[in-house]
Amino acid sequence: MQTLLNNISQLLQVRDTHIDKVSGAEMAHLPLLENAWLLIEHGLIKDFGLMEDIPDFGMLKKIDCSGRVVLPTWCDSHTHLVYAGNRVREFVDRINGLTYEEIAKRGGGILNSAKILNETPEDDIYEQSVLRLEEVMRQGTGAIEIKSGYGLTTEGELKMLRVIKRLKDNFPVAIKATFLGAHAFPAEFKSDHTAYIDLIIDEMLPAIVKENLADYIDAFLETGYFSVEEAERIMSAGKKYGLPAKIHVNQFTAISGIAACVKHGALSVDHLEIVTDEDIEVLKGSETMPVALPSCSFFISIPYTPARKMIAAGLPLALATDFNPGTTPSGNMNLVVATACIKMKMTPEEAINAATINGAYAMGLAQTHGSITRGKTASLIITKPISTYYQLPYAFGSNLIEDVLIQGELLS
Ligand SMILES: N=CN[C@@H](CCC(=O)O)C(=O)O
Ligand SMILES: [Zn+2]
Repeated sequence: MQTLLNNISQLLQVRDTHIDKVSGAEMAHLPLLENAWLLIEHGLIKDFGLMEDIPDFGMLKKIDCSGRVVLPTWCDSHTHLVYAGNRVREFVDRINGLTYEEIAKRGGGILNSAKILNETPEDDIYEQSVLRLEEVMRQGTGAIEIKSGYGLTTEGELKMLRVIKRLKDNFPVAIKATFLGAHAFPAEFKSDHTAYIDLIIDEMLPAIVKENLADYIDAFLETGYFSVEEAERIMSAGKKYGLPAKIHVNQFTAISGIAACVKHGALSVDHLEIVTDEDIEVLKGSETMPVALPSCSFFISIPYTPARKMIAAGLPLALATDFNPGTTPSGNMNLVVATACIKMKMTPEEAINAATINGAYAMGLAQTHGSITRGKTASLIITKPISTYYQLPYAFGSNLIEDVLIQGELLS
C-alpha cells in the first residue's frame, strides 16, 4: 500500500498548496527539491521532503532514485488518439507540395479519416487505440483528453465516444472525453451547414449526454470549417447540457474566434498558431487556458504559437500533442516539451509548467494532477540517470524515461 521513492536527485513541480495554473512570469518558476524523498500511499502522494529530514518509515517498498529526476506525469489536454487507419499517403502528398488545405479540398483530411472510421468496427478501433494509449503512457503521459470528431454521423460519433469510455474503464490514466461533432462538414452537408449543426445539436448531443459519454464540447473554428457564429451555436448548446467548451481556433487564420470562446467561458482555446494583439487582449484576465500544439506546427510546417509574446503579456500557456492521424501522428509529450523549448523559445521551466499543471487545468484535472502536491494522484515519471532536468528538452531524440508510475503503480 505504501511505496517510498528515495534519493531523488531533483523532485520537480513541488507545490504545497493546490494551485490550479501558472501564468506569465510565474511560468519561469519550477519549484523543486534536491536530494528528496516521496511517499506514496493508496495511489496518492502522501508526503515528501528532503533526504536529510527523512522520517524512519521502517520496512516498506522502496525505489532508489539516485541520480534520477522525478516529476509529475505529463498532462496532455488535446488529443484525437481514437481513430482508425492512418493518413500516410497525405504525408507523402505534402512532401510533394500539397498543403493541408489542398488535401482537404480533394476529400482527404478529416473526411478521409471519417470514412475509414465509419467503415471500421468498434472493437478494431478500440484495439488500435489501446496500442497508442499504451505507447503514450510509456512516454510519461498520466492524464489525457481524447476527442471524437472522425464520426461526423450520430452512430460514428457515439462509436468513438464509446471507445473512449472503454479506455477510461480499462486504463488507470485519467481520461477526459470531448465531443467534436463540429470537426468538419460531411460532403452531403457542404451547402447546408445549418442542417449539419441542427443534427449535432438536436440528435448527436442528446444521445451522447444520455449515455454520459462526454465531458467537453469542441468545434473547429476556422476559415473554411466552422464560422464564429456556427461555433457559438455549438458552444451554447454544449453549455445547456453542462459541457464546457474546448475549441480548435486560430490554427490558420485569426477571425475573432478567441473572443467568442472567451465570451462563452471556454475552458481552453487550442492551436493558436496565428495570434493577434486583439486575441491576447481578450484572453487577459479570462479563465480560458491557451493551449499550444508545437508538434502539429512541426509536422505540417505552419507557424509556432507565439509563446514569448503571450507569456510576456501575462497569459498562462499549456502544451499538448494534438495526437491525430493528419496533422500530428505522435502523442509524445517529451517531444512537445523539447519542441516548445527549441522552436518557441520557452525555457525548460516554462515548458514543464505548461505540460503539467497548466495541461491539467486545460482538461479540468488541476485538483488531482499536474504537480507534486500532498493528496494528488501519484502519477510520476522517473528519469534515467541525468545531471539536470534540462536534459529532458536538450536530448530531444532520446528516451530519458526509466519508469512511469500511474496512481502509484509501476507500468510493467
Ligand atoms: N485542425 C483540426 N483538427 C486536427 C486535425 C484533424 C485531422 O487532420 O485529422 C488538429 O487539431 O490538427
Ligand atoms: Zn486537434
